Amino acid sequence: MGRFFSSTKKSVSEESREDLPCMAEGLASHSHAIQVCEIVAVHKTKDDDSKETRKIFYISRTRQHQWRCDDVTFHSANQGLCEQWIQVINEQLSLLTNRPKSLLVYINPYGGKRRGRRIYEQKVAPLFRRACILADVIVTERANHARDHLKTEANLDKYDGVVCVGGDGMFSEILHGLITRTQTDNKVDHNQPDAELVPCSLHIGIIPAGSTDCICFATVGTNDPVTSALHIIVGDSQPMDVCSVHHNDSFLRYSVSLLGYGFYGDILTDSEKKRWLGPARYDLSGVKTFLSHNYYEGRISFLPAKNNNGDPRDKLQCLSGCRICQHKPSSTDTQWEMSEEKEKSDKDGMGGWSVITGKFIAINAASMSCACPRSPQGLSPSAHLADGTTDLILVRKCSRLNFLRHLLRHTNKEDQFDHSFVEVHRVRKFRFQPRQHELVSLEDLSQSPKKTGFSPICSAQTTCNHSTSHSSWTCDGEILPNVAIQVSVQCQLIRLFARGIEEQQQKCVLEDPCTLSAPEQSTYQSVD
Ligand SMILES: CCCCCCCCCCCCC/C=C/[C@@H](O)[C@H](COP(=O)(O)O)NC(=O)CCCCCCCCCCCCCCC
Ligand SMILES: Nc1ncnc2c1ncn2[C@@H]1O[C@H](COP(=O)(O)OP(=O)(O)O)[C@@H](O)[C@H]1O
Ligand SMILES: [Ca+2]
Repeated sequence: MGRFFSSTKKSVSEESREDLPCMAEGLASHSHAIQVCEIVAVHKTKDDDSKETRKIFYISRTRQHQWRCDDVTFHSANQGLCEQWIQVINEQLSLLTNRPKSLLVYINPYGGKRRGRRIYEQKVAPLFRRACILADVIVTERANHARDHLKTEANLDKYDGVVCVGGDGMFSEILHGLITRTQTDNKVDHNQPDAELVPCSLHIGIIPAGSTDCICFATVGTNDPVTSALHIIVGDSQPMDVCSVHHNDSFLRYSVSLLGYGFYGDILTDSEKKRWLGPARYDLSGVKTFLSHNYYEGRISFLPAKNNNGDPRDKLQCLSGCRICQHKPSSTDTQWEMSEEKEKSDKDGMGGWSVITGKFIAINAASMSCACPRSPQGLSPSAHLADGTTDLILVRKCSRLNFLRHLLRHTNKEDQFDHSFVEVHRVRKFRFQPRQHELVSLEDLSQSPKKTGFSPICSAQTTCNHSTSHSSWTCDGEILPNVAIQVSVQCQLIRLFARGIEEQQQKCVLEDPCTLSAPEQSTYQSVD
């Protein structure tokens, strides 16, 4: 994309102003070049002397992946030249066909600190208006309102994208609504675990207003409503994997972030009772679950990813334009792999599947890094957003102190997989089967797989039945009704209005000449 403006570094005085046919207001020593794709809009405005001027709104980068909408003002003695500039900019903007013109927005007014509505009205809607985007807004009135509306009612032909104002749970509603609608429209039965799902055509934008917001954080690099709104406005596109979760060949749910059994499942179950606490509920339930120090027995079977998918410990972070994610397997690849898998399974009965049985404190499947403010590198720092795999992290039974060491490593740059009791595998599919416990007698209780600190599962007078020795799965923050599950990663099933984490903050100050033909004689400087 061409850069629009070249610039002079010299500061221009009042006297010299008249010599310059077209320039910006408030001339400073800083000079900017703006990429056309990062211009938000051009608007007519009045300056202090009620003279008509033009403002160009554009994206500027601040710290830690945050974007802001800045503006510069054109002043010119030569109105014609000014108009020419504006016309060229608008022509260039009209060529950017990936930008959304019409959006369907769902707001969860109860997510996070209950600020969703205010965040949208004060920070996002004014930017959409500035970018001339039409938005139909629905403030949800109950859980699953957005999901059900998308599934059946919404006229999706009218829109270029769907925007979710809320947390990961609200995102999950939008995800389920859109995927289900797409499969229904295409007559795909998602109850079949091997069904080839049809990718959704509408992009999803996330305005973070929840408790964790890890899907936003891991795809944008920050939880900031203005930054997310700007990614939506410029029509960024980030493909993303979706795990489909089945129980006994019937569909349960989709997941894009964390599928967690044991530690995170228990935190989520406990935290649901404390919703009134807002985001702090996770910390309280986290401490409680940590002190309980439970472990669970079960069998994990998984189909490892291919070698070219890298390794969870290779420290190759998934960044904007990630090479690993660009290699999307075609459907012929997948068919070939399936026949190869079948052939192998005929030979050894396992088809390349590995099986691990044991006692686990946590079983986590991270389809993306799951980076969030609590853990800026995430549960699996090298997981990829769109490579068709999920990172399966198994934390075996260990001492409280060792588990704490492992947890603490999520908050710094140390390798959380570098423990004897932790293993991690990059997989395309996995299954979990909990150990079915027989009714156990009181003598067996000392050997019970579920030891408790805070809330004993078995009171001294009773026997322990198998249901108490199971945890639950949390699926992007929602609790699954079943424990035995089959999971399969669907490569790049959805697209977000995001671009992944940008490697470096791009510099705004560029000295090279403009590559786009601009009207002659123009000098431009930006307002700071
Ligand atoms: C000692 C400190 C240890 C900090 C360890 C932090 C690990 C955090 C990893 C978080 C992964 C999050 C994955 C995302 C999940 C979300 O989809 C999902 C839903 O989000 P929503 O509410 O926006 O709808 N959110 C969650 O599942 C929340 C998970 C929160 C986990 C908090 C863990 C706190 C652990 C505290 C341990 C304390 C030990 C204290 C010892 C005295
Ligand atoms: N109007 C509503 N009333 C009650 N619950 C809702 C409403 N809209 C959405 N929800 C549900 O609220 C839950 C949490 O939403 P989310 O936006 O993820 O917030 P948080 O991050 O705080 O969990 C989700 O399960 C979602 O289905
Ligand atoms: Ca992935």
